[in-house]
Amino acid sequence: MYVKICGLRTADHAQTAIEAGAHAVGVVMNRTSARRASDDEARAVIEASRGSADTVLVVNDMPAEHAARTARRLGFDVLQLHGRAYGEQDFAAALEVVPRVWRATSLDLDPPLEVGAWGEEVLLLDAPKPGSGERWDLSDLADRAPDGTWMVAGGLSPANVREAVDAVRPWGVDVSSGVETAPGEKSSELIRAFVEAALRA
Ligand SMILES: O=C(O)c1ccccc1NCC(=O)[C@H](O)[C@H](O)COP(=O)(O)O
Repeated sequence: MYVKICGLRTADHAQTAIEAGAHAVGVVMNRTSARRASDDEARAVIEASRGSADTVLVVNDMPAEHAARTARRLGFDVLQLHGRAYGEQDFAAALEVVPRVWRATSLDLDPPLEVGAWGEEVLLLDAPKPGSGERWDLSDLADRAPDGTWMVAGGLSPANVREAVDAVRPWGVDVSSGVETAPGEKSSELIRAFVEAALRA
């Protein structure tokens, strides 16, 4: 099970996630997110993770090409274009700049459910409000869960990740609110508990 911990802003939390066994760490750089990282915070996470985990720049309100240039400038491994702001042409524009782009979306947007449909390496299916900690009805994926490198997110936590994995059998899982004590406040204890539960699932 591939495990991504999202919304990190410190080297300590990145190291905690990686030591626990996480495969990816996400840094959110939306203007409006409670988890918005500065360039220096992003660099600290990247430096702590280099060679040990995929570093993922997550955006939902930055033009795709600018986001891709930001990912390249800061040294991220992956760009995650998240949500309704991005269409197929945005993915093409980003892929001109960086080789690895992930597509994060939700079923209410009626997205293509084939991994790679817009050139992405990984498809992430999330709740309609990303980073909200809200769950969504995974049974909506009955008979149409994607194949291949796709992740589930949205209201996951150490307590429910196993149930989610059993329900939809994803390639990977992604979490943010479920490893926090308050919006934007990551907990090392919860990060460890989530990674351990996900790896056991
Ligand atoms: O985390 C945010 O604030 C955020 C804002 C806008 C777009 C994406 C955002 N996060 C993306 C993630 O990858 C989250 O891990 C994912 O949405 C799951 O969030 P949560 O339900 O809080 O675990």
